[in-house]
Amino acid sequence: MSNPVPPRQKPEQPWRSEGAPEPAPTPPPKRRPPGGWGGLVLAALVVYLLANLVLSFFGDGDEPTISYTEFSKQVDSGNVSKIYSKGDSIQGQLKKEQKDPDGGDSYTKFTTQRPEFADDKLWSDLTEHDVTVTAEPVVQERSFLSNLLISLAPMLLLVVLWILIARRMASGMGGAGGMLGRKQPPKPVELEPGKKRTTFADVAGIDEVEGELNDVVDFLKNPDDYRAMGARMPGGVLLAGPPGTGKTLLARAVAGEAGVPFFSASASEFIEMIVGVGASRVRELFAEARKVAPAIVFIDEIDTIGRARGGGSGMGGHDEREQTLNQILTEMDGFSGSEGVVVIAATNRADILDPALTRPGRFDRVVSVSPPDRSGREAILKIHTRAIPLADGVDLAQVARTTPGMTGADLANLANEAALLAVKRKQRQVTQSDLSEALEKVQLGAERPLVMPDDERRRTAYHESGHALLGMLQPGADPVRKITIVPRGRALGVTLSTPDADKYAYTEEYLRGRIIGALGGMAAEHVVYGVVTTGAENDLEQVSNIARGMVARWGMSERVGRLSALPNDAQQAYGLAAAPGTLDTIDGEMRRIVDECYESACRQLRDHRERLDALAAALLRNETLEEAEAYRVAGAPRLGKEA
Ligand SMILES: Nc1ncnc2c1ncn2[C@@H]1O[C@H](COP(=O)(O)OP(=O)(O)OP(=O)(O)O)[C@@H](O)[C@H]1O
Ligand SMILES: [Zn+2]
Repeated sequence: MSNPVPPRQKPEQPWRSEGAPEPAPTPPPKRRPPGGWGGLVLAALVVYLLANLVLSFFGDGDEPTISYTEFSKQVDSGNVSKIYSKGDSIQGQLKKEQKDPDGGDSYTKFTTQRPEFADDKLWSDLTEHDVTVTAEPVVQERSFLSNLLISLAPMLLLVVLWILIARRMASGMGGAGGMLGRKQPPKPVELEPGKKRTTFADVAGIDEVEGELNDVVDFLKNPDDYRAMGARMPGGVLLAGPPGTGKTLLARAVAGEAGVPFFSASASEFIEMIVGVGASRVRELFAEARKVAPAIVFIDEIDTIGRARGGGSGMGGHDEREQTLNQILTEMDGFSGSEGVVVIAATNRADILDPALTRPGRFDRVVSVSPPDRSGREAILKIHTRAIPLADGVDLAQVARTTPGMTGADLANLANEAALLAVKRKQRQVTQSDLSEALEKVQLGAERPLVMPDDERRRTAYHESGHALLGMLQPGADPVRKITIVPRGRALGVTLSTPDADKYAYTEEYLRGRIIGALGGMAAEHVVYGVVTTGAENDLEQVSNIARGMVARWGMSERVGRLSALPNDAQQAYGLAAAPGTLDTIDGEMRRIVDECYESACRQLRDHRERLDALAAALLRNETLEEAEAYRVAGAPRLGKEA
């Protein structure tokens, strides 16, 4: 019946490939530890050193360090029950809990350090107050053997390193992969004839993104056509979006659609290894891909090596990251695309990426992948229940309605949990109540809240409806194309308006309309809730820019007059600034315009409150409204060019 999937496992190979032809049969590998004996010894050493490090940290738990003065006081007041000393450092336990003098939590366990010059009568104080004393000598005696080992360790390490380096040189650039991992080249996994490859049919809810990747598929299918035209593919595609939105799935589907091999690696795996390996791993990976091109190379978590320089500390050290990254960029610069290897990378953190990555010829196409909206969720649920027998009356649309904010991975997990529940209950089919119970379980077990609180969704719906409705009502404004309360990046919602045709000059009426539309989110919150939240920062930035332009550059204010009141860049370079009086006037005029617009925005929303309510309700229901639907719900005529 159902086919529950086991939990995701981390594969051991440094990268995986699928669908590539099997290479000529190689003799069965000799049994030896991965990476050879050198690697084994090295690994043992590393483990030993790490263990020591961990142990040395472990000792001093989290009891607060108190001053020796405080300690003496506690002894004198008879509040110390026992101590343990090693040389002059003392750990102890209090009878009664004490307030931390530094304002931390109260404590009963503590550590302190007795100054070497202390000439108090600690011993007699302790015995007088009945403190149990345990002590240990400072210098631990070690056996001869362990002393020897410890003093030899650095030497050993050097020898092992030397051997490894020598081997690496001997086997040429390709052979560097095997320090800790495998030594033989990656073995592409032959596609089992019975196993269906991932295609776009396995992906749902992100149709726009699929559309963007169609030409990549086309290129991979017919590289010769492109070559004949001398056309170049974009260097690489970067999929940016929150975890679990299907980035990996999508990359795999592109390979499946095109029928080409798929190589995947996680950038963090490149640099988790010992220094110096990342770059050669990359080289090998691309070499393999080129052998079977056209192919796709997928690099997950590219941000772990591609974060902007100087931003935070990554794994594996700075140089290692940079070298690995540079290698990837070199490989990408290296193909003219005609070699037929397309690189798809994924990240959850497009905001911290090194700009070098998105330069032309590299990941010059950034496609953002968002969590699905209601209908997308329903489609995803359909996909993930394909193999699950559903009882009559199971309503996936209803499940989709109750799961706003959940990603494809969350939904796949939900379907799987429901199937597991049904198996446990010895049912033959999954019922609606299995699904709701699974939902509860999935939400409780989640580290992050999967679902935005209702009141926040409602507020967002009103905010976006405010933008949209005012956008529809201003004569000459750009038509509203799409409204959504599916969070994207840092925005809780988005209202998109674009002109019917390119515009080169703007009227004052149009600009005021833009300001009114941008203030619409705030105004709606004001009208509906009486208070305004912080969600309007970007809106206000936009408003200020337009208002400043109107007043100071485009001569739309009587008081400032028809002159360009702010110095342009060239004038600024000569140290020219606006006169202080002028700045005040500009400021005053900007305020006047924005205040007028805000009043107008609130007035219009009050006048059309029922339209605002209708839009917000539709958004809460559907999460996304396309142009036609939005105008219909708002009952607003589509102004501007006849649609
Ligand atoms: N849009 C979708 N349609 C169908 N299934 C999806 C979708 N998104 C995610 N899934 C399911 O969730 C699983 C995990 O998604 P995937 O690993 O592709 O997400 P990701 O965006 O790459 O996440 P991460 O950033 O954590 O790597 C997929 O294998 C698939 O089963
Ligand atoms: Zn807004």
